[in-house]
Amino acid sequence: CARLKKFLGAALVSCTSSFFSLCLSLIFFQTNTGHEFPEFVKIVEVGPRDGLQNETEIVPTGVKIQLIDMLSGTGLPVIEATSFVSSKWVPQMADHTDVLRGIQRAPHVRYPVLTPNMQGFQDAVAAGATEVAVFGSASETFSKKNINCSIDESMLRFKEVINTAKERQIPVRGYVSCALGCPHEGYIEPSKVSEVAKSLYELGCYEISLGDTIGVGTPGSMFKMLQSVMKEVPTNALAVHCHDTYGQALPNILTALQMGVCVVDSAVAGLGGCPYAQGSSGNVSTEDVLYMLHGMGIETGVNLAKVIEAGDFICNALHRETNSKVAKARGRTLGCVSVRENI
Ligand SMILES: CC(C)(COP(=O)([O-])OP(=O)([O-])OC[C@H]1O[C@@H](n2cnc3c(N)ncnc32)[C@H](O)[C@@H]1OP(=O)([O-])[O-])[C@@H](O)C(=O)NCCC(=O)NCCSC(=O)C[C@@](C)(O)CC(=O)[O-]
Repeated sequence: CARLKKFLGAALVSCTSSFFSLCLSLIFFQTNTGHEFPEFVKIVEVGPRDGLQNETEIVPTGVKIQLIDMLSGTGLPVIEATSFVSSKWVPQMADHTDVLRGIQRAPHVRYPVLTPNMQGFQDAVAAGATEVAVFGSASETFSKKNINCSIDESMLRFKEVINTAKERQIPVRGYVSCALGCPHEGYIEPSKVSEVAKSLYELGCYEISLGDTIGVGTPGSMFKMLQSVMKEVPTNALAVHCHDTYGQALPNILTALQMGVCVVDSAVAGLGGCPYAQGSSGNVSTEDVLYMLHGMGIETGVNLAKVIEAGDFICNALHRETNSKVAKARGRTLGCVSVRENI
């Protein structure tokens, strides 16, 4: 009986201390994150660019245009339309000019395009681009493989693009790839990510999108990386761009939201992958992000049902199943559509 009392006493002490450490870590997490979710999140739809660039079969230009036009009617505020990169490097984006000229621009939607250098910028402007994005990396090896130059060289190219864009009052977004890991170098120091993000911000990018290019991040690494970046770039100028390779995209996004980030990149039907990041799967699907945000009472201004329709369209065109869990669930439970459409 004495032994039992001693055992129960020890167990009580251990349970109490575990309980207290759980409470402490929650308090720590809440204090550090603010633990308040934003009321509104801006969704940047990257499906037509990031989603399609990795497709091996060339997608007809008309299909790309129809996809963008369908997305334009969903309430999405930003749709990344295409990229002005070398067609030798990314053949899928060779029709960038026709795509940009062919779409019906909706009045309240912005259509940025990727421009890695001055040639891309000039071609984009000639095709009618009114917003562009430069894309750098926190990994030296990835930078060389993706845009054929070092990080320092890329900053010189971006400086020229950004300065010319400023003269023409064209807003420039900046990407930092490999923010949570690199397919070649593995772990990337958060300080390297913040250094590149700071450089892009100081050069004049209005928003910095932090890319988990190969989807290896977890809420822990997202937290540490954002903590570091937030010392250098204001939180309201940050976006997260998560790929879902390890199924961590939604928890990573939730972590970012808890830390005050209000801009999320996603791709309809979870399309995507980077041609220079082998093994990376698609972007987090726009449908799944919307379902989570709307379920939390966070506004986006985007109509989930219409995004699902656009997802059905592109999946049919690509002869492929959607990567969106929400779209799949909705497909299986058509009887509940009216309930789901209210979410
Ligand atoms: C950046 C370059 C062009 C440098 O490529 P390069 O070969 O170093 O360029 P160069 O300046 O030495 O020129 C060589 C040739 O390329 C041409 N060229 C030069 N620039 C352009 C241009 N803009 N558009 C079309 N052609 C161009 C140029 O005219 C010349 O043509 P040639 O005389 O041999 O006929 C090349 O490396 C490239 O196109 N890379 C693209 C890579 C890419 O698109 N990757 C995917 C996007 S990034 C991504 O997906 C990640 C992200 C953003 O989603 C975030 C995340 O998830 O992490």
